[in-house]
Amino acid sequence: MAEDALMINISSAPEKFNKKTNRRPLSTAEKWAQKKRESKRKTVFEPQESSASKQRKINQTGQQHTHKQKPQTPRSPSQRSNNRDTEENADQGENSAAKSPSKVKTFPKKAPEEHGDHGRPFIKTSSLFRNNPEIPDVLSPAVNQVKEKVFTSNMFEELNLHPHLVATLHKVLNVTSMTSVQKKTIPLLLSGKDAVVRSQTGSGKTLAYGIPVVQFLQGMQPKVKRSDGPLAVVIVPTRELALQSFQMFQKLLKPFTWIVPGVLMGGEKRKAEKARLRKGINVLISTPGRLVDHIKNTLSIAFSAVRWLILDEADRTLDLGFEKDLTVILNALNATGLARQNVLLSATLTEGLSRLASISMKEPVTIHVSEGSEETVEACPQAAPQALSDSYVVPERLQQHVVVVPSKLHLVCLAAFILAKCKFEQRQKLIVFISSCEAVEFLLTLFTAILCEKPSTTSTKHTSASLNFYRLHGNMRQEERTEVFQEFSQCKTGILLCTDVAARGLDLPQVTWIVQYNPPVSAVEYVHRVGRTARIGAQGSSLLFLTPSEMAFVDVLANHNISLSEMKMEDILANLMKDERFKGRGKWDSKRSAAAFEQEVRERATVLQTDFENYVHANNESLQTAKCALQSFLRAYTTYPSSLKHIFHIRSLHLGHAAKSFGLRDAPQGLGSSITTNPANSKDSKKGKDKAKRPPKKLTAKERVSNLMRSEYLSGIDGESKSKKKRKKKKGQEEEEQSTTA
Ligand SMILES: Nc1ncnc2c1ncn2[C@@H]1O[C@H](COP(=O)(O)OP(=O)(O)OP(=O)(O)O)[C@@H](O)[C@H]1O
Repeated sequence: MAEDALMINISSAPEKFNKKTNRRPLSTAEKWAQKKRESKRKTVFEPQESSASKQRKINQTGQQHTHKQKPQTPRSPSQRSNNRDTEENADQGENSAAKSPSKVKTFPKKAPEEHGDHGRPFIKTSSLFRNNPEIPDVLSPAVNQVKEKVFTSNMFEELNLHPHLVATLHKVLNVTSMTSVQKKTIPLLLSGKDAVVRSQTGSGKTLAYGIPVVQFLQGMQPKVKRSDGPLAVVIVPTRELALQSFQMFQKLLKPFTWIVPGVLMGGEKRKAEKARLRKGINVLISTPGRLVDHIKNTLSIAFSAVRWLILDEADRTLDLGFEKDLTVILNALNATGLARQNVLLSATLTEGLSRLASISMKEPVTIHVSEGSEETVEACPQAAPQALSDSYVVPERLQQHVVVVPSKLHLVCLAAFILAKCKFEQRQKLIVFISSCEAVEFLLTLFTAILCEKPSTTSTKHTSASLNFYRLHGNMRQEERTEVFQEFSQCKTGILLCTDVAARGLDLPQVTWIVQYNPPVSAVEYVHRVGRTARIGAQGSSLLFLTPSEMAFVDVLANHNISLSEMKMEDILANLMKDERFKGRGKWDSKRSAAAFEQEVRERATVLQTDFENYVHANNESLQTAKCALQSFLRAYTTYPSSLKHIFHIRSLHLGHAAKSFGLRDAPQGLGSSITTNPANSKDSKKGKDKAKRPPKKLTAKERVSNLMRSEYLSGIDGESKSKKKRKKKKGQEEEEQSTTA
């Protein structure tokens, strides 16, 4: 059972060396291991084993059996604790080929030394490299990569804007020439037309609507007054994006002090917002949920003067999660009957959504930057012709990668990648997308404890000499969310662990890498996530983690003209060779063979995983946190849309392996009856077989919607649970009563 277990003696007693031989005496454990090797050699081992066959063996078991079993000194008692819980349950009986070969001898269940000659226990970590599914090569289909030119040579001066507005663009926003989307959109909006605008992420869509709105409002006669209330309403899907758009309007409106911008967003105090609404806000930026809340509960909100409605990230705002809210907002705006300009913008507007949007717009003009003069299509003869509306444009200077990693190795692989970029390279800024708030919290705590040398949690930044971790998700208090958003915007290097709450629209400067640790729910969300880097013509890179069973997602992306190049898991793990904290049992010598190098990498990965597991199992609280994170990950996994269920189905997940990626040694029992797992992987195989025969339960439309809502809730996007909403509504009404009586 523990043939490939790494045995670590937790003693930290100094070793005495034999001066004559220049060797230290063998411990009992080593003698025992040596004896075992000798007997193995005598009985079953082939003396002239080729290096290729050795290599195969490494590949099969993840451990080189000829390697010396040398007890290791732990780094700290808390990290290498007294723990002998070994193989994960799920491994048992799973890969009989790896277990049964007669050549592979197993350690006796309880070696005499297991409690050590000094009564010291050993830690055994089950192999990370055994019983994993095979990793086939990624074959990313050839695609016609659609490109959009970001900049034009045209200046803002050409647009006949107010000179103070042009000066503000130059001096405050530091922009001189127009981007393609601005060149196409601004004149059209200034002419009074409605528009549906699609252009790649980070191409300047915010100014494309911000400039015409400000130009229009500053020229209004009679002059705009605060008491006019909202003249422009901007709806965005997340609070941080609301804040970002608000800040942009604050800058643009600097010379026009009589026009007041304001932001309403969930998490802020309603009372303060009501007071601001009473005073008067002319450019109102809001998340849909909070605006609906005010429409229903704030008497002083009036839309009689609204002349502009902007839906930024319109496809997100129009999709199921916010549809109801949007209907309430449109009804409130339409009730006034005033002529209004409507603008929808996103990097991923599809024709379907444009049609839906056109219901509430009058003869909108569609602007697709990739269509027309600015478009360049890289010809690829093998690629199938693609309808342009199906293809998404990603920034030209974005290098997109995919790495295929079995579940068990996810955690160490992410850790190795973070160390490689942020510890051993300079000025790297990473965003890591994770599928649930609980998993973000869990990884933050774990990485701060194990990867950072001197953890400190005094501020929003969880820091060490070289690693600065931040986190952003929907279960955080709003003040903290805002603080993190501002801090991460300004930092030069750091790692933001976040949910999809940061996927849309956020303009965080100098982000160098986007890591999708959990795959996105769609190609659309993929485009928005990677769009947090390589903005406005800059360079950037992205890395998508997939398990072997999820590899078909590469084809889904290819169907939208997105092509990825493969990064090898082994290459990422090899970065652990730079970190001596995780070195293996033997003395590493760089002159040794490639196989020995690989062996050392695997040992280091195992040491790192052991540290993670020891941390998780050190006390009940951390154990519960890990279980809760695993559960939330599984729940999020059930929310992939039906079109992707053939790739991301909860039944194809190996629960034991997934548990390992949360530092859990075993798959926890009773994770929730609603979460079904791969019956073949289930310990209770009979039950599993029965379940396997049953077709997956077909969800009703209502259930699918509720799943989707739950996924938003998990990721912290402006969705709120029903009960939470009810509680908030009640509180809002109470506040309203208080403020009206005051
Ligand atoms: N003409 C310009 N010249 C230089 N920089 C610009 C110009 N227009 C906008 N920018 C800057 O480019 C960055 C990205 O702009 P913005 O956030 O509006 O992109 P976007 O297209 O809305 O992206 P996303 O689709 O991700 O929301 C911002 O920092 C903005 O200040």
